[in-house]
Amino acid sequence: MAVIEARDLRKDFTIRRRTGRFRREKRVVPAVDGLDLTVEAGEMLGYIGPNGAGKSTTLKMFTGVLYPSAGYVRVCGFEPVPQRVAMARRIGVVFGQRSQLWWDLPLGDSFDLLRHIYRVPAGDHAARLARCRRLLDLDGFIDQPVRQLSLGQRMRGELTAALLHGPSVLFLDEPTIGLDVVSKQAVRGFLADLGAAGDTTLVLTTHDLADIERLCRRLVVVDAGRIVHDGTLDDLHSRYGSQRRVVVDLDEPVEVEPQVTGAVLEATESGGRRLTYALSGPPGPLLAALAGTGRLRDVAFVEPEIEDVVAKLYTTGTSRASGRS
Ligand SMILES: Nc1ncnc2c1ncn2[C@@H]1O[C@H](COP(=O)(O)OP(=O)(O)OP(=O)(O)O)[C@@H](O)[C@H]1O
Repeated sequence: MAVIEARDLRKDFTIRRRTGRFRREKRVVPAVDGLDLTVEAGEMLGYIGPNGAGKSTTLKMFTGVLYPSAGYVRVCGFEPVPQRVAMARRIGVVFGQRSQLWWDLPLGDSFDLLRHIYRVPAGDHAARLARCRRLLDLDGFIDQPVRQLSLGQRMRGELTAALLHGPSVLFLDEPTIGLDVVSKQAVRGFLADLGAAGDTTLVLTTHDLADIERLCRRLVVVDAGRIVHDGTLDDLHSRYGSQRRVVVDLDEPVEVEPQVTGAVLEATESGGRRLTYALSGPPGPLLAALAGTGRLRDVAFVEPEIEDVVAKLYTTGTSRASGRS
């Protein structure tokens, strides 16, 4: 079942700029430029793209914060802005820059208030809170006022607050930005488990490539308000030609390096004792040829770096639309 459906969704921002004493220039920025997207229940979707690509604007339209300029959008069957109140029971939102916690109250009091606001049955609330306390390690700071919490502690509180009413979709805008390594791992591990359980759809924007690798089974890449890729991370690797490499150590150099179909010798180091091949097919034939030399000491596979793939995508695979005037 589709939990998010967008068809030809658009959001234009009009920017007015003073160009002279009495002159103003009007420019229309198509922040989201005809988005077609369907997200099925239980998906873990990474919505990524360079700065200004339109990610936050899209999430704001999905969560009822912004009215679209045109197009069709439904989230859990609701039209986000007009049906925002009803939709709020079905979605959870974690936007780094906007908190849903009460700044001066202890964290635990915010959770109580949210239970009343969403009218969550006491038993459900207690069970969900107990789970979050355990998995997000909240006990050390649950009695502290929110304003005294570190960013990592607050983010763990925000995640809990977003989940206490049992939403079917969780929207996260940069959930790990600014967090230290330990908090990042805690948040990622928690979201990975939540997604794997299968009853919450996750939609997240992130610039953190480790988030993408850990959390996004499907990647939608946007640029200048348009989708430029929709698929798995593996699809992205094959589309952008990123290849696995095999690094081979030999006891002694061979007279002629083995050459097989599907493997290209890229580098020879250490006087011929270390060979690096780029693979475009299965490694079996290459390994068999190397084993046949009788000098094979060690083999290591080097996976393509996601940094390289995403950098390539952002710089070459996109058509940057300029603002319409
Ligand atoms: N309130 C606004 N008024 C005018 N222009 C805006 C407004 N909000 C966003 N924009 C413009 O819309 C475009 C998309 O912005 P958006 O914040 O959605 O991008 P993003 O992909 O989330 O970027 P980032 O990765 O930097 O957060 C940008 O050109 C931005 O300047």
